[in-house]
Amino acid sequence: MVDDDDDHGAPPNPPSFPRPSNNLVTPLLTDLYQITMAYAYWKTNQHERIAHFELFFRKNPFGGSYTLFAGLDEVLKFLSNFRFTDDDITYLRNTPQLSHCENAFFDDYLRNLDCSMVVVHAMKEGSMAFPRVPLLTVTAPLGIGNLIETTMLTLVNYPSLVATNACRMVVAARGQFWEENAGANRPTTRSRRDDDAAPGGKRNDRRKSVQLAEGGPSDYTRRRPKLVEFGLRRAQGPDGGFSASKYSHVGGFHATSNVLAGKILDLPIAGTHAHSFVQSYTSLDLVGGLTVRRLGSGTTTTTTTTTTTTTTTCDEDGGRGGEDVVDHDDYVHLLPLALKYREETGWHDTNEGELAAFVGYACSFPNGFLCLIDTYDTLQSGLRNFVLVALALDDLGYTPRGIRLDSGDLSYLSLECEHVFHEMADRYGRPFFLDLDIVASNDINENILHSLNKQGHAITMFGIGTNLVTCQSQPALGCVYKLVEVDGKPRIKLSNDIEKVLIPGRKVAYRLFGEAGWPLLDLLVGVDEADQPTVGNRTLCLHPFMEQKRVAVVPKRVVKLHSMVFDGRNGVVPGHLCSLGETRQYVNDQVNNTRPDLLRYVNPGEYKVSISEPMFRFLHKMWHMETPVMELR
Ligand SMILES: Nc1ncnc2c1ncn2[C@@H]1O[C@H](COP(=O)(O)OP(=O)(O)OP(=O)(O)O)[C@@H](O)[C@H]1O
Ligand SMILES: O=P(O)(O)OC[C@H]1O[C@H](OP(=O)(O)OP(=O)(O)O)[C@H](O)[C@@H]1O
Ligand SMILES: O=C(O)c1cccnc1
Ligand SMILES: [Mg+2]
Repeated sequence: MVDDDDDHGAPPNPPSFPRPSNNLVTPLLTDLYQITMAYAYWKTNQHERIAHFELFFRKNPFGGSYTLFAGLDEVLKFLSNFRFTDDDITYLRNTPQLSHCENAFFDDYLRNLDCSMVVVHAMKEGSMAFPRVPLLTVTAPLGIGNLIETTMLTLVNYPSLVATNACRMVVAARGQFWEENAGANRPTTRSRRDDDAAPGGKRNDRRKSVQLAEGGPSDYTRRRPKLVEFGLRRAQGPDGGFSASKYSHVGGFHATSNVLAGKILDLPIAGTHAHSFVQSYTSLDLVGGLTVRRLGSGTTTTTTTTTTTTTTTCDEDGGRGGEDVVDHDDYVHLLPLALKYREETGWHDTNEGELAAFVGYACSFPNGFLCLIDTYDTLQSGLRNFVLVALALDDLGYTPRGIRLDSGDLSYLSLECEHVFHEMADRYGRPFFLDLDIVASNDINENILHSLNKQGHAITMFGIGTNLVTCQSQPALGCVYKLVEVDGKPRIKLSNDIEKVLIPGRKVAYRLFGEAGWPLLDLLVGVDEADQPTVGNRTLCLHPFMEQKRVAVVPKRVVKLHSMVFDGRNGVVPGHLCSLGETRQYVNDQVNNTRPDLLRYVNPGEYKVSISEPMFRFLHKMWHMETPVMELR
């Protein structure tokens, strides 16, 4: 039996079908040659011949063995809204390249063109995809099928690339079973926060001492780090930034610092503060009058300080209270409390501007107190100032959140910070110190994540910008859009580069699963072939170009990879415009059910993409027929 979720007979899309997220995504967002070809097809009366195109890539990015398919949501919105405006047509007919074109091309053809003759089959958004297996296919008249090429590619290439990059980083930081609700094999012991233990992390006494000198893994229980996207400032413009926030969430990032992405896409947003905030405070005088409202009974308050003045005040949510709302018994000056702990600890040399900044931030966000501690000296000043203010806040009933490190040796510093937090937890009997977040940022990439794992670290959250959004180690995915059939006749494209030879004709793509439950290979079979793979039946699977490379598979499960997602006149087939959360979950499910060697960072295993024997014979016959015999003299 084959799992096939094709859904036919869909009702038409409502007129209010969502528009592409980016207003630039219109029929003119294309390369000129798509429009010149459209004219030539129209002029030579070829534009209505039915063609079949495949959108696929030839090589996985980042030296990896898989690619996540993303961007289908925007493709569907683009196709649903495809229409040249009058303005577009006026522009086109006045360009030097098209000004000689017949009026009817503009007035009869382009003006009335939409995607009502376009049918798209696609993999489910978020699918793990492999070279040469189409992410989507388009069946359409040559004219429109050709016109949508560039836009479709730009809508799929970067989203798939950045989702894949994100997923690789998440796997590097959190391991294969990266989501909280991952199924089998996940650790069972949970820390006091909602998250699970780090891969390989010990789950015994949290307070065992840590061997900092060796730099190896400590005995503390660790949470799996979460990843937050920080890339907007470094992205390739606003669309790059927005798309990165969107599709890194699909790839497993937990939150973004991009506020607009949070608003439009309903993503969790997160953030700390910058060095400039710390630099701007120069003296303790700036914060001497700040108070925080003491939370009700049951706090661990150790001071009886009460307010005597009514300067700037903040409530527990960080809002400012005016003079008339201040209850003097409930509001407490924070600085003296912190200074009391400075006395007790003997940490007299910490930077006072930094201490002032932390007091100011604590008064503004008493429930979200997380400080960047590396502005002056991470261990001698920032960490200590944080501890002082954190103790003071805890006295008033608030739970401090943690610290951020943005420079230096992130392994060493995070372990040192963790060690001090455990010392403080013991010394002052304050359990909150054991649950603090240690956020790390600063040019982090996948390689550094793996290296940090090897060295050992105590980071609970990574903020990643530049390397995530620019996909620095491979800035483009090479998806192409190729014609494989016209008028029902297969077409081939040859190349000196064997990787670029096109497998002709319409195909059905299957994923064959083995006994272990995970996918064994993908198989492309001609659409008209009598033998399609079925569960329990031996199927011969050949390498497309090397006949000797072949395997026989008796699949335990067979999944047809494509289903109809856009149905010409009826538009988007219901159920295929998934929410980001659904797509993210689907990515997670597949990562959890993938052969572990495919996820390996160094020399990952290769996933087989095969073709059927009849398809192999046909490909090579056509290759032979279309290759002229070179004459040597
Ligand atoms: N323990 C570690 N192992 C591997 N790489 C690390 C480790 N700690 C930090 N890094 C990385 O090393 C690089 C350090 O970069 P760089 O020397 O420019 O920064 P820095 O001097 O620490 O800070 P800055 O210049 O921003 O003040 C960053 O990419 C960082 O993520
Ligand atoms: O390092 P990324 O992965 O790109 O993450 C984003 C960076 O942006 C912020 O500072 P910014 O880099 O603007 O200034 P800084 O380097 O001087 O801290 C932040 O502190 C990170 O370092
Ligand atoms: O919130 C942060 O800490 C942040 C956000 C973007 C870039 N760098 C840091
Ligand atoms: Mg930086």
